[in-house]
Amino acid sequence: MYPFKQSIPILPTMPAPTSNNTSVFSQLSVFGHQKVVYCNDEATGLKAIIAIHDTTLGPALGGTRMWPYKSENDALQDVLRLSRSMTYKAAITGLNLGGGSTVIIGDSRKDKNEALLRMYGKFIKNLNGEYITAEDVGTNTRDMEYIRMETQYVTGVPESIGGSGDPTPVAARGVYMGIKGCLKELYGNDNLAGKSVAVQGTGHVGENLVKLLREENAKVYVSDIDEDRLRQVAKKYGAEAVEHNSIFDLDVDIYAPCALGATINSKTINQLKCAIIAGSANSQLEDEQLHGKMLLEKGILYAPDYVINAGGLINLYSEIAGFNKKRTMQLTENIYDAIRNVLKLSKTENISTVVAANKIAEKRIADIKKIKTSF
Ligand SMILES: NC(=O)c1ccc[n+]([C@@H]2O[C@H](COP(=O)([O-])OP(=O)(O)OC[C@H]3O[C@@H](n4cnc5c(N)ncnc54)[C@H](O)[C@@H]3O)[C@@H](O)[C@H]2O)c1
Repeated sequence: MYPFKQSIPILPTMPAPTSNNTSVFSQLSVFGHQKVVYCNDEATGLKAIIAIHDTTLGPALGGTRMWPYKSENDALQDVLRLSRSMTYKAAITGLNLGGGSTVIIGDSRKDKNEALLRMYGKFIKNLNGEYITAEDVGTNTRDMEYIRMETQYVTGVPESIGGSGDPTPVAARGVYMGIKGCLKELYGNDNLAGKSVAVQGTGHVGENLVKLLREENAKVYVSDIDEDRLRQVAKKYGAEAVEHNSIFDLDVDIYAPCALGATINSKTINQLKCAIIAGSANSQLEDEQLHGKMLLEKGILYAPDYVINAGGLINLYSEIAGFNKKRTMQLTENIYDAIRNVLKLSKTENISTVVAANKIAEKRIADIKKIKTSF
């Protein structure tokens, strides 16, 4: 379930702001973060950092990650990077949300409890709606319920108490639409029949994606380190299971990373034979600038992760905006056009799709800033 299993390593979505030795203020200046709140409570043991990157478009929304960071600076760098990527994801998806995130320093298996989460909820409450939280690595819907006991500024609570419920079918639908957008740009039609897709990771999003792909008669290969799950999904949808290390060597049209981050790096780019990379995983490129450029040069069309996997965020936004399921799915289907716009800009300006996506997101923020200065 999103967020994902503790065992999955956390890897950067965007370049880390800076190195270990610089001051907090200078780290905030690198990507123009607005605010960082250090939450410290001796009684509950809470040590958290809330980062608000940009609220031009709306309140900052982003998950709460609980992780045993090696140092406070590692925690700060992670939260700065995560919050910035939320700004970009919301901006390019057309949502009226800013970007923010929290990291709680600690081991969620040992250190997480009701009192700590409710204390954290009080800190969020004090921000008066400037920041809204949700699940991320190390937190779940039950934790959001505890936070909800102290503040209304939390999303991703269970459907039974008015939340938007499981985001994974929505996330998978977004990825599916993004894949179709890529096909349309590359081949002039978005037909999946007869196309081959290698789906890495048959977890919650991966399985839903396999289902959609198979319904359209794509040839699907699947890999997972969890062999039981792999066999189960392969059998259920008529996909072909492959050994997880061989996924990069397959001669397929599309590689869909739906497991962990940083699977696209200098080594795997040399192995990949696909025409398109389009999947749900966060932080797919080990180095955004370098590997974005390498993919451009190799002629592999890369759907930037934060654009194609925005279905999860759309689901959360729907909870705040009060949209029904139909409207949520309609918004998610817009990922088709969002991806196409990115690919078009990349082609026209001969820039990587990552740089193109960043430009579109930044333009929306700059445009909306203009209207905020009037009246
Ligand atoms: N769930 C959402 O709504 C959502 C939204 C946006 C982005 N994402 C991203 O999509 C990805 C998948 O999310 P999920 O909710 O399906 O997670 P999940 O934990 O349910 O599934 C991940 C799967 O990947 C497998 N895996 C791990 N390492 C692997 C490897 N080396 N090779 C093959 N398989 C491997 C795991 O065994 C697991 O089955 C994550 O990167 C997540 O950040 C999820």
